Amino acid sequence: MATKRPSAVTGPSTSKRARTDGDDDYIDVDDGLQEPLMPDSPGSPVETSLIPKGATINFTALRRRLADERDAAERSNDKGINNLSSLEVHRRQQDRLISHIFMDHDFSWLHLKNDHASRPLWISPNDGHIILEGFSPIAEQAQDFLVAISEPDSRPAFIHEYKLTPYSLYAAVSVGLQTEDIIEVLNRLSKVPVPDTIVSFIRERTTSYGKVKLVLKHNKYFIESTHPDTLQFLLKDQVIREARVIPTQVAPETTTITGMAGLTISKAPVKGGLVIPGTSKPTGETAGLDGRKQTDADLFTSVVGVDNDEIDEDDDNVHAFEIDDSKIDAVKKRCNELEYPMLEEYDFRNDTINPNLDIDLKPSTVIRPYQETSLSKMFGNGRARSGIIVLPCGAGKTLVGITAACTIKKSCLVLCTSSVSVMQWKQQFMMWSNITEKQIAVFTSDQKEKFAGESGIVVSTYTMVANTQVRSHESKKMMEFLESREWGFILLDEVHVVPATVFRRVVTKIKAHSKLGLTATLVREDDKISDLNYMIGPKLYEANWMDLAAKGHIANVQCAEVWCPMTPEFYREYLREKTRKRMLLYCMNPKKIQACQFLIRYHEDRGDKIIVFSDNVFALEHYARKLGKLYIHGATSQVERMRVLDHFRSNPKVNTIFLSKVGDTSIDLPEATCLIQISSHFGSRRQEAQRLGRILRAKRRNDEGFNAFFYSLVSKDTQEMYYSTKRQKFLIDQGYAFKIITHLDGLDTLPDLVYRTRDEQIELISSVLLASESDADLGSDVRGAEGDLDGTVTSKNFGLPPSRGGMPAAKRTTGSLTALSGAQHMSYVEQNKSANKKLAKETIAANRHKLFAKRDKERVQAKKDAQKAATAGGS
Ligand SMILES: Nc1ncnc2c1ncn2[C@@H]1O[C@H](COP(=O)(O)OP(=O)(O)OP(=O)(O)O)[C@@H](O)[C@H]1O
Repeated sequence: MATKRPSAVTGPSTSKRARTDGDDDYIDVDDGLQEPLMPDSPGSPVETSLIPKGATINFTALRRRLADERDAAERSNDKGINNLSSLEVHRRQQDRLISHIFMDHDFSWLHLKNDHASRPLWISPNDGHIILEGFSPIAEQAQDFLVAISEPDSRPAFIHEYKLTPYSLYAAVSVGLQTEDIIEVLNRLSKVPVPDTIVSFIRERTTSYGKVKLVLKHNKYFIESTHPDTLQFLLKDQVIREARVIPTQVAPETTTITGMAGLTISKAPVKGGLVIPGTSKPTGETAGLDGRKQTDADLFTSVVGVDNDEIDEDDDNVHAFEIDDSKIDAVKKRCNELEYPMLEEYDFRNDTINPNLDIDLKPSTVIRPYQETSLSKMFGNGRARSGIIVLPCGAGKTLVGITAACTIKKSCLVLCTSSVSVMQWKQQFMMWSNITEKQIAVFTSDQKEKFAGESGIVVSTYTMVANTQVRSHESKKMMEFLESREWGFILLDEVHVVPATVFRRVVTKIKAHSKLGLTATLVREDDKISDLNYMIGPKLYEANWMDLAAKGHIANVQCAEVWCPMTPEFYREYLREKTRKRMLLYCMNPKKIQACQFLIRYHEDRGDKIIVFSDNVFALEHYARKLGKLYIHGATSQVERMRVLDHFRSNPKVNTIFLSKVGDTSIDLPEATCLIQISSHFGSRRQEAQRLGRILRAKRRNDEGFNAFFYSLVSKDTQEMYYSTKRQKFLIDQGYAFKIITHLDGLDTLPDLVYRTRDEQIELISSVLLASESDADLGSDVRGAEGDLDGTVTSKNFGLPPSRGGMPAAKRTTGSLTALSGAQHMSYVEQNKSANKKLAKETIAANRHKLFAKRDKERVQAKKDAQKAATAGGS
């Protein structure tokens, strides 16, 4: 994408941030991000090899071969060295020097093909790393192929990086690609012959893949294969053998294989001819090339996204055995470990047991080419494959899910992360499809509905379904309703943020024939992303952010990190304070507030609509009040939220709103064109991408020369800089370039600049220091009703009706006795003894501003008074 800097807001001293790698050093929950390790932590893990254990690459042999080749080359050089000119001798010495530097990474033995210039990729024999020339005329087709067989690692403008992994090859096989086709196409695209190590890696990983399927029939799970020997192999494993259910009666349509009790045979289901709603051609024809001209068709049609009916076709008979529902998860995991990952496919067109659902897309609904491509990967062989579709934020994952439900036409359960999303999903189903109100039900803590008739849709949250605590009578009834039936389809929204344990519970409780996970950021800050492979299925499709931006489906965004120097007073306190307060200090840095004010003014003047994000609620309220803007956080009532959002959408006076992390997802504001981030959740790559997603859907994205803007304000020389770099990694890998802005031209001359004087800044620091530890907490976005002061700002600044009859709600905070006396403008303060002790100790610190010295003195005195009073009271 174009990376021009917004001219008026950048100063002369800008530079581009170098990328840092190997930074997945976070643990568990949500997106795996909890307590961060600090940059200098000895526990930070190092990125491990891309080829996992058991891969067939023989490094020792490879090294030996490289060393032999180098020795031979040196011997031949030495022989003729006397006859060479001194220039040539010098050049050869240089070569040796270089090969010494590259050591095992000298790949000169992989000879370039004669026409290498017209072939766009190179593949590393060491680790399956693929490098693609993004500027090649056939790069787009090559990308389609690479996305199908490998993991996109980094896709900036010119050079893309992918990596071949066992999971990516599993995904390739599951969308119908065959081993030899993968090797052949790689060879045709590669500048050098595909190294033997890679060929054998692909062969070894794909021969066992795609042979075993998990199917749900008559509410029972079966492991199915057209290869009886594979099933026999699996049954030798203890975990699988113990999970097997031996039927007392054999079903009439099946026969038992001699010598293998419980192994049954049936006819393979019929394939082909499926039309996805919103498209006109059968799936096999629509698949693959994203609606573009197939310039090198013969190269790709045989492999990319086209159903390969020959797969598993060596035997028309399907052999199967039943497994216990409760052991399904263990069996799936075991099959993965045995290198026989199970594909989950649902032959919905031949399912006569489960009633059909009368649902279709409205005639006015047209799906976009990439939405169609992603769906063709799911329905490529006429059945529904379970797996994950990855589309950028704002690219329309909801419609992809709805179209999948309209294709399967069976009862569907949708699970989302919050009740706001539940309502949005319901509304979107009604908007895009012909489903009636009666056919779609909602299951949240407030609403427990069932659909009318035999089939329908239920939208709920992960927590409602996976809850293990005592349930209300109504909830129990609802769960019985969900658990007692067979679902055709389960849609899993924001699939990457849900902990594995929750999935496990959902998968065990709910019986579904097919699963589709939707996400924009298939990244977690721990290593649990691979859990999704066996719990849901492989990644079926991943779109390229830059491609969609270039085609106008999402907005072009200019990203910048603004470095705000800390004032000396803030920095001194920052160095003295403990972690949580440190965060508050770098969020509340007056220079950052000024930068925020300047950027809001600048972009409002340009006609932009601005969202300011802050994870920290204390900072959010403070900024919004100081700058006179509306805000929403966890404690804001639903009515107030809707009112603020409506004003942002339609009131020309309301061009900026402040949002806490409640706005990271699920808020659809296509009016927003600029985003400013003042505080965020440590190094979460997911949050960064999801926030960017709020402006990717900008309505004005197709206006000529339009750009959306994304600013991260970072306090200089603090931990925030480290987190910021980590956060950007995902977006950088998608091709976004972050500019560093170290100076905002015109900031100093802003007429009503806040915190201009030192005294104002010192007053601010004292209120920050008096804030409680919980105020400093980034995660505490749900404050009690007493913390909700939204009405104050609303009514004061915009003449809107106040949320609570015009009366600002009371606020309760922890502070000092000085504050209680009224000096800090607080009406009610709780006193805490341990806090006093800490404050008293601080008085020892030298070199403090006289304002602090006075305050410290007062505190010591107050403490003494309090002790005296307590002693007097006691006696
Ligand atoms: N085929 C389409 N035609 C017209 N509008 C579409 C289409 N697909 C998606 N949209 C619109 O694009 C916007 C974004 O869609 P949606 O909310 O589903 O995105 P998303 O991928 O779920 O984003 P996020 O991950 O940020 O929640 C919505 O306003 C939606 O109406």
